[in-house]
Amino acid sequence: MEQGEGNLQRLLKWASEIGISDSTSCQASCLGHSLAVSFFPDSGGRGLGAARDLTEGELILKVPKSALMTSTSLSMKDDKLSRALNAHHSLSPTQILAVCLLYEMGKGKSSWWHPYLVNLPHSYDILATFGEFEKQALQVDDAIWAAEKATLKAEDDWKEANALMEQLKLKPQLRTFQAWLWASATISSRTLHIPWDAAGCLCPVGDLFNYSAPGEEPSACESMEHATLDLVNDDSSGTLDVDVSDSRRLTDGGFEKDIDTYCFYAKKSYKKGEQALLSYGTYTNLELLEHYGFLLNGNPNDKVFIPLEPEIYSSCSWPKESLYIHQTGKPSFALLSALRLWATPRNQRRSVGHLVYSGLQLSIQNEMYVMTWISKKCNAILKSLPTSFEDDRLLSSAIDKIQNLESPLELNQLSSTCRDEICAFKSNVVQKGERSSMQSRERWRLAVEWRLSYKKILVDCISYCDETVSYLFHENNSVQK
Ligand SMILES: C[S@@+](CC[C@H](N)C(=O)[O-])C[C@H]1O[C@@H](n2cnc3c(N)ncnc32)[C@H](O)[C@@H]1O
Repeated sequence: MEQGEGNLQRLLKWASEIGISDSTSCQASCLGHSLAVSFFPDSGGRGLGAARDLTEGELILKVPKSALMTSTSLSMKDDKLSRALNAHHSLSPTQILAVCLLYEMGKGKSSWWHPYLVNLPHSYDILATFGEFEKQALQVDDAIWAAEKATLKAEDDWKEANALMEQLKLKPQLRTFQAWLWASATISSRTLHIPWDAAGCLCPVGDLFNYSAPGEEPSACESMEHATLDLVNDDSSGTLDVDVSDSRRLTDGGFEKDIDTYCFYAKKSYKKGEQALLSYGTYTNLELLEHYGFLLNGNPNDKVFIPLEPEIYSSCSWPKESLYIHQTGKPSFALLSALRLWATPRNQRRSVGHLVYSGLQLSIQNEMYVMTWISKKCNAILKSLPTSFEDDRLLSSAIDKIQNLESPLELNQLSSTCRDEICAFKSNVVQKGERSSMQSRERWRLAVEWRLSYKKILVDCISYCDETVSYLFHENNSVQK
């Protein structure tokens, strides 16, 4: 802990020496005027808190271009790296940055970036790092598939980059798949968008901001078109992209070409001590897990896609991605419209198209049919999964209590499937050391929390649809009386 604090102090001292500043009034660059590194156990752990009351829209951190770590800034200072990179043009910008990062790590204390590098997390929990047990614990095919794809992609990227790593004579431990996962997770979860490199940049101090979902807090600027920060994930790397096309004040941050500086603005007003957060982008919980290795309880951007009959897709012109259930449990506008149209006899669909696309109910019967259909569908999905919503709720609180793997747990309330899962976890980690078993437990906990949030959306959707059906039923009866 003390060593960690010493490292952090060295990082902050180094950062102010290289021009990173959270003050507009200090002549020289300084840190501690607006922000202070703190620990926020419930929202991201280490993060940046307000060192004083901050006002929405205020500039709170500036990081000059010279302090941003990119493959260009690294190779500029290193001829060997620069020559090697020139021979490997087929690698993607993200692969190149991963190799550069590992190469820089290999320099140890002699690296100019050492104060920054020693403060990077030692391990990550992004989907690509999930083992077979944790992947299966996600239970939902789409999520298991996303995790498998993420690992396969990381493996392919690593194999392709091997020749460059060999050419650079990276130490064997930096050439392993584990080291590659670490480097790619660092890039996926910490880079910020810059216009000149699709891999993004690593931004000392700026990468200590934890995440809050866009739209979580009301902002004076939110009603302005494009005025809130719109961080878009432009590829699978999780790099953050800022829509800077609008000249009005952004409330979060972005690279400002005129001053060659990455600037961060308070996205809302903060009281001293409160955590200052950044909106990395609009992500579902599965995407957060994939790119950042965490998920949000009650993420307003979470959604569930339910499998639909091919005819539903073909009878409407909504894109597939718009047909989902909101985090609140309500079907999306497009999903409702598509189902209302599909539930209409074919020969009448053309005549009701304009009503459907305006989001109007077609008739009480049509609406009741659609709501009942969704409710049944959600029920069928829930039933097809190995554990119930209630099981997962109990399991998710039990996981934290499995401190000592040998100690008997009070498992009475858990279903036999959950008890089996706990046993499988124990035998899965029994071969591993203490550290690996803690990592496995954390990833397992994330998988269980993810499936719990998925099931909660379905459970809420069933309640919403059933309540709507019962309301419509009474309405229909009173119309008929
Ligand atoms: C850019 S870093 C933020 C700083 C990070 N907490 C640290 O200690 O270096 C992003 C990572 O922080 C964590 N994180 C950020 N926001 C979070 C949140 N709201 N809840 C949980 N973890 C969060 C995740 O591990 C994520 O990958």
